[in-house]
Amino acid sequence: MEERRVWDETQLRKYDVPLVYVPKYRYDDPKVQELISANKPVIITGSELVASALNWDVDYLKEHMNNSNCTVIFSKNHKFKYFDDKSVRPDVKAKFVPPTRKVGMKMAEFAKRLREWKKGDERLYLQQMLNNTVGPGIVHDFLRFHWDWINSLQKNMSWGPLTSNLLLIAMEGNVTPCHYDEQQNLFAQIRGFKRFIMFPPEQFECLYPYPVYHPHDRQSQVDFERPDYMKFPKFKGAVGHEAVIGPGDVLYIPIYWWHHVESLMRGGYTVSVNFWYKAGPTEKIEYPLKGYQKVAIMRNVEKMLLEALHDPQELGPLLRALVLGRYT
Ligand SMILES: O=C(O)C(=O)C[C@H](CCCc1ccccc1)C(=O)O
Ligand SMILES: [Zn+2]
Repeated sequence: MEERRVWDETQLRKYDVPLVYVPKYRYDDPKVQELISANKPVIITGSELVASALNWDVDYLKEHMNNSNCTVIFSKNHKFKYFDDKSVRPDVKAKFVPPTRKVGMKMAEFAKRLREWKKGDERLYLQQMLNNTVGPGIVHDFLRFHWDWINSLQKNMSWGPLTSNLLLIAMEGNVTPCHYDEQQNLFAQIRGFKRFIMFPPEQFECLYPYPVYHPHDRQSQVDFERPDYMKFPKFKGAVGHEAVIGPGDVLYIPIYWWHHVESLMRGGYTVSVNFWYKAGPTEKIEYPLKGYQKVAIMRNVEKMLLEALHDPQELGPLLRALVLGRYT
């Protein structure tokens, strides 16, 4: 029978970044646990992890989510660059211009705005933590996730506790720009197709994260659509790992790995649920240190220096004085 064309390359945004493919294996293939324990990304098929949610579309969700508000992000363009301005200092927050705005909204209203959306309108992205207030129908589906598979994985990998599940409903073409998280992530795709471009923590120097104290902490400063090679010359050396996932697929996003995420253009809205786990306890430290351990050390140095110097403007000059002519 003719191969069902589900998506094609014209639905992927074009970036000036060389890409290699993320491998794909069935959930019971030993390669899956081998790659996850090596903190390498892998697409996992056939897990049935969220089989009980494969019917989650906005009409079903608005019927079964009780009338609690969901967090919906509005953006004037297709990019939804995450920021956290709660934890930043008043002087830093005063200078910061948020690129998006957050609104609380019922699922029914979100569904209506999705249907009625016209070119030129602000784009929407629903990002809501799944908790017990989302309503009995959803909780019922949630309880029927394939927990024994994912719990055994969590145990075998000696990960920490499951911290949260984020329900993500994105308009086609939405982009979450490149960032890293400090948690292990099993990302389950329910509706539509999502494309990930991921980079190992070792490519830290190619992706130029914002300062730790900035609201865009953990996000890359590089605009993938218009890279500023003068400011970020090493971005030329970045090599991405690409994965496109569809309904029923689960993508393992290793802790500290950078990831750019997009919902395929002209693919309809997408529905996903992620599973974030705290890192496991670090057993014996082995040398040389791994890339992600150096990232964690750099984060601590930045935080300690900010604490000690107090004025963020003094961090650069002090670090330059420490390094230039002495360690370079
Ligand atoms: O699952 C992940 O880690 C992703 O990045 C998925 C991403 C949306 C995440 C938004 C976000 C990023 C950081 C903190 C809180 C929320 C997408 O699918 O567009
Ligand atoms: Zn993320």
